[in-house]
Amino acid sequence: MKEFTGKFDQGAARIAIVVADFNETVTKQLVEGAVATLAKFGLADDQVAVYHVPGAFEIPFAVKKLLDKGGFAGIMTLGAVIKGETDHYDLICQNVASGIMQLNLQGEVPVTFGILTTDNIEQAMQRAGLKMGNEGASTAQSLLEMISLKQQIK
Ligand SMILES: Nc1c(NC[C@H](O)[C@H](O)[C@H](O)CO)[nH]c(=O)[nH]c1=O
Ligand SMILES: CC(=O)[C@@H](O)COP(=O)(O)O
Repeated sequence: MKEFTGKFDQGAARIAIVVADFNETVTKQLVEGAVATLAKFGLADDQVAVYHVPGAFEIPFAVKKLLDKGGFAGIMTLGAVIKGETDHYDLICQNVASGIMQLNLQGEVPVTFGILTTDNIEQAMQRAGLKMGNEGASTAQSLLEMISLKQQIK
């Protein structure tokens, strides 16, 4: 992913991270990558708030509550949905992605999508800080870019 070079008037901007604890061995790595990226671009610890939900399916509800509450420059979502034997995986992936997109379009601040959807745990781990990078870090960077874009537009 290309390095973020945009201007980010982070000021006292506050970022919310909504993370699913299901597959926690993966998602905690995603959070670490996200927090490290936000710090790299100058956000202090007290500008980043992390909210935990049981699983990816609960993420849209938490995002909506945070949007209703207000006070955030952007919200990022992190999770790991790993395929099992049934079509439960498909239902979660489709509905969570759709729910987050709707919140993006109706909300006032950008919401980025950092939910891994993989065939197995190995693929997920590879994308949580191993050879395929860290989806949490890239999702955080995308959020900063979208906040910067919003500042440019308005
Ligand atoms: N199988 C995975 C789940 N399943 C749990 C759901 O997200 C939800 O918490 C439950 O259906 C209760 O509403 N969640 C993940 O994040 N990842 C999975 O692989
Ligand atoms: C993505 C899931 O919900 C998955 O872990 C469920 O596994 P299964 O389809 O074997 O019940």
